[in-house]
Amino acid sequence: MSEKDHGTELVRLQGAALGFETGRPLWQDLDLSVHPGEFVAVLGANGSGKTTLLRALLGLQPLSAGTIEVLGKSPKAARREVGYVPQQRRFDPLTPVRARDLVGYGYDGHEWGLPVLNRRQRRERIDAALAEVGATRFADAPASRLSGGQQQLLRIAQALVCDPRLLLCDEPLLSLDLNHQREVSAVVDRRRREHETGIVFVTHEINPVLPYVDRVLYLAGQRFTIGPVDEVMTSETLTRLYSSPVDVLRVRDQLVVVGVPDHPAHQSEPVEEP
Ligand SMILES: Nc1ncnc2c1ncn2[C@@H]1O[C@H](COP(=O)(O)OP(=O)(O)OP(=O)(O)O)[C@@H](O)[C@H]1O
Repeated sequence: MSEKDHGTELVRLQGAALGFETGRPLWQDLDLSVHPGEFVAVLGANGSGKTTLLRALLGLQPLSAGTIEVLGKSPKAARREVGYVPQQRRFDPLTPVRARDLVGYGYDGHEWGLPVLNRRQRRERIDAALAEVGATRFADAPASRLSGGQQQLLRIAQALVCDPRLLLCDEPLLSLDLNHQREVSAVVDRRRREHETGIVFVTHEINPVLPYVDRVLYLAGQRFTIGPVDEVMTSETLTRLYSSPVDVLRVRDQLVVVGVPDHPAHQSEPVEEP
């Protein structure tokens, strides 16, 4: 997405670094903007700091350097306008909670900052969120009896019930089969197209979101690169990022990445944008 004026940015990180007392920064000198309706995928090896980035955007993790703004304010101040789909756990098989109750918890969790709704209005919001993700047909089923894909759609409905301007998703495709990966990805894409919601989508698997992604932020061993898919997901860019030979092959409409090292070299300087 081309440059837009700062007033429209949903996320603005400048010179951002994040590390814990014991170690080197996970990433540093990170400049990232996310605009309304933009779909940004965040990729990288285990431990490269993807979840930590989302936690910073939620105001749960302070930066070690640089600045962060969400919706033009501090992440904590913006929290009630931000939807979050945490990394998935299967629901406890003993829980009797129905699908629609789970979505309701998403509303109640934000209620302190939202206009108080009467029961009918609250129910309408929940129904709308269930419909938005295609979950109406199992709205009254116990959540724990639903498939992994259906449970994931509910988590997204839970994050959408408060009509967020920014949606943060932490590996929502994990352990889903290809059809469910596509279904979940398409729901998120429709959300950003119809409501101009900005999307930050952490994923290990780029292929299900390939048709939708505007830009990729790729984190690796304290370094990162950011840009459109065709610029980031190339042998040349990933080889430079990892300082080790990586091949990116296009097979039919899928990308296959070969040769990513288990432990990327730890270097301190950011890679220039491709
Ligand atoms: N509160 C914390 N204190 C110290 N270290 C932490 C803390 N939170 C996370 N870390 C470490 O920071 C690193 C990055 O964690 P993070 O969960 O952001 O990685 P990730 O890229 O999301 O990994 P994965 O793909 O495995 O989910 C890990 O080594 C983790 O152990």
